[in-house]
Amino acid sequence: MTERPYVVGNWKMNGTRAMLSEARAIDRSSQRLMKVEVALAPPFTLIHAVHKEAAQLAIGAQDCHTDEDGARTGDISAAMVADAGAKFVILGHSERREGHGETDALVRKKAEAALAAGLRLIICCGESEQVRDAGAAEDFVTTQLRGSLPDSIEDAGANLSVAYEPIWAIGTGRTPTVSDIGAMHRAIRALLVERFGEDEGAAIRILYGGSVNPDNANELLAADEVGGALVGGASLAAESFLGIVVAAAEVADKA
Ligand SMILES: O=C[C@H](O)COP(=O)(O)O
Repeated sequence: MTERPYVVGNWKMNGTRAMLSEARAIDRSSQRLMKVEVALAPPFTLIHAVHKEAAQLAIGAQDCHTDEDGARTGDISAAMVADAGAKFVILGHSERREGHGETDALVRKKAEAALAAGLRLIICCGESEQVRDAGAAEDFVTTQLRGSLPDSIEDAGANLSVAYEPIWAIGTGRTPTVSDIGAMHRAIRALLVERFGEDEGAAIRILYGGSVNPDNANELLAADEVGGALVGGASLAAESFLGIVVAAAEVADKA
């Protein structure tokens, strides 16, 4: 891990105002760990409150609509989450691809809308267990990512991160081997360099996500081409999330 690691908490559909104390605790402690860029994606309902109460933390959304505004009952636009204080958006998470039928083309349109609203992107990709067992994981993930990325992104190194999240590792306590993570991240890096050029492609951080916790973070974050973590369950409590942030700082120190 050569660049400043990026550790992002994804609260998914968890969190009421009672959890603001966790966000404040993450904010306070992460200020002491400047080597790591720490960010949090609470549910839409908490974006503004977390933005106000955890002032140093980058706040993001977990999705956005392709349109800027209009008759879209229940949807939320990129401009709206930006107005609430979000600086980035997670797009193409497998839970949205599976649960809401999101295609690569839709993820790409959302990404274009988010960039137009001034948001940075975290674009997710990852294979199912069946795909991995069939030996087709790298092909699947690179095809999925190729279809989900906008053609061009201004300052892609700063405005884009990719999160590799094998679906079978999300919330299961199972993780790929360090060698498998490295192989997948190298394949993703090659795609990013091909799409965005040598310099920008090399600067884009590729996060690993799937059952990262304070005990395995040191090992997983040290895998080849891993630039940080997208953390679900372990981000819900400040103590465990900060354990991962500390591990990221240690790995960066050794790099
Ligand atoms: O967005 C986060 C990932 O889906 C990982 O979730 P997890 O850390 O609970 O496995």
